[in-house]
Amino acid sequence: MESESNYKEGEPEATMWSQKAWALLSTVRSQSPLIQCITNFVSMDLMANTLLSAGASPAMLHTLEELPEFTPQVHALCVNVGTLSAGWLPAMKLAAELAHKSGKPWVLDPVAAGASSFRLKACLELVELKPTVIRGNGSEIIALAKASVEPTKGVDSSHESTDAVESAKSLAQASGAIVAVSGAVDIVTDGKKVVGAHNGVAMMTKITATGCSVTALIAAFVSVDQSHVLEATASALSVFGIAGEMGMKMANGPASLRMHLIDSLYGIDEACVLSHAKITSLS
Ligand SMILES: Nc1ncnc2c1ncn2[C@@H]1O[C@H](COP(=O)(O)OP(=O)(O)OP(=O)(O)O)[C@@H](O)[C@H]1O
Ligand SMILES: Cc1ncsc1CCO
Ligand SMILES: [Mg+2]
Repeated sequence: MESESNYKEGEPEATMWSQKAWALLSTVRSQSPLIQCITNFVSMDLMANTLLSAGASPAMLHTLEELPEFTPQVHALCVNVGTLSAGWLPAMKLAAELAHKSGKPWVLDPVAAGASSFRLKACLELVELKPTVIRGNGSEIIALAKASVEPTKGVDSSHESTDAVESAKSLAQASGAIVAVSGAVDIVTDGKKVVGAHNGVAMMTKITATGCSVTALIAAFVSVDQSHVLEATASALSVFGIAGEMGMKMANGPASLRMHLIDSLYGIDEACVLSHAKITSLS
C-alpha cells in the first residue's frame, strides 16, 4: 500500500509535515489496512477502538497455530509485551518472523522492558527479529538501549522522552528500526535524524494503554507508506496527540477523555490536522 503524497516543492517544513500527516490519515481511512495486534489484556479494547476510529481494521489474533495462515495476509503487525508470559512469547516471535519474511512492517512496544530480566531478554530477542519501528516511553527505550534491568515504575516512565534521545539514536542504529519515544514531546529517530511531534495533553498519561494504542496506530500509518517509515511514525504520533487535544476540550477527566479522544480521532478533518500538527526537526 502506498499513499499519495501532498508534498509541494518550496513550502515551509511545518506545512509539509502537516500535509504528510493528513495524507497518511486519509490513506488509512480509504485503504483500511488490516492490523494484527498481539497485545496485553489491558490494552486490547482501547487499541482496537483506536484503530477502528482511525479507519483501520484491527484483529487481536495471537494463537501460534493460526499465525502461518493469518499473519502473511495482514498489512502490518503490532507486538506488545505488556502482560508477557512464557506461553505467549513463541507466538510473538513467530508472528514477527512471518511479518518480516512476507515484507510486512511490524512494530514493537517493549512495555516495561527494564522491569525484569525475563522481560528484557524477551524484548532483546524480539529486537533481533527486525522490527520496522520500536515505540516506547523514555524509561523503556533507555532500558532497551542499555540492555539492562533498571529501577522501574513498571509500565510508566520515570524519564522524560527528551532524556532518551541518545538511547533512541543508539537503539535505532543497532537495530535498524525507526525508534519513537513518547512523552510531552514525542521523539522519532532513524539513528541520525531526530524529529519531534509536539501534540497531545498530559491527561493522556492518566488513561491506561494510550501508549500501546498509538503504537498500533503507528503500525497502521506505516502500512500505507512503507517507504517513509520515520514520517509515518511521526505523523501517527501527531494525529493521536491532536485527537487528545480536541478530546480534552470536551473532557472532565481521564474517563471522558478516553471517550472523546476516540470520537475526535474518528472526526478529525483536514483543516484540523493542518492547523494543529506540530512536527519539527530536532537535529
Ligand atoms: N506530558 C505529556 N504531554 C502531552 N502528551 C503526552 C505527555 N505524556 C505522554 N503524552 C502522550 O500520551 C500518549 C501515551 O504516551 P506515554 O508515554 O504515556 O505511553 P506509555 O507510557 O507507553 O503508556 P501505556 O503503557 O499506558 O500505553 C502518547 O500519545 C504521548 O504523546
Ligand atoms: C497497566 C499495564 N500493565 C501491564 S500492560 C499495561 C497497560 C499499559 O502499558
Ligand atoms: Mg507503554
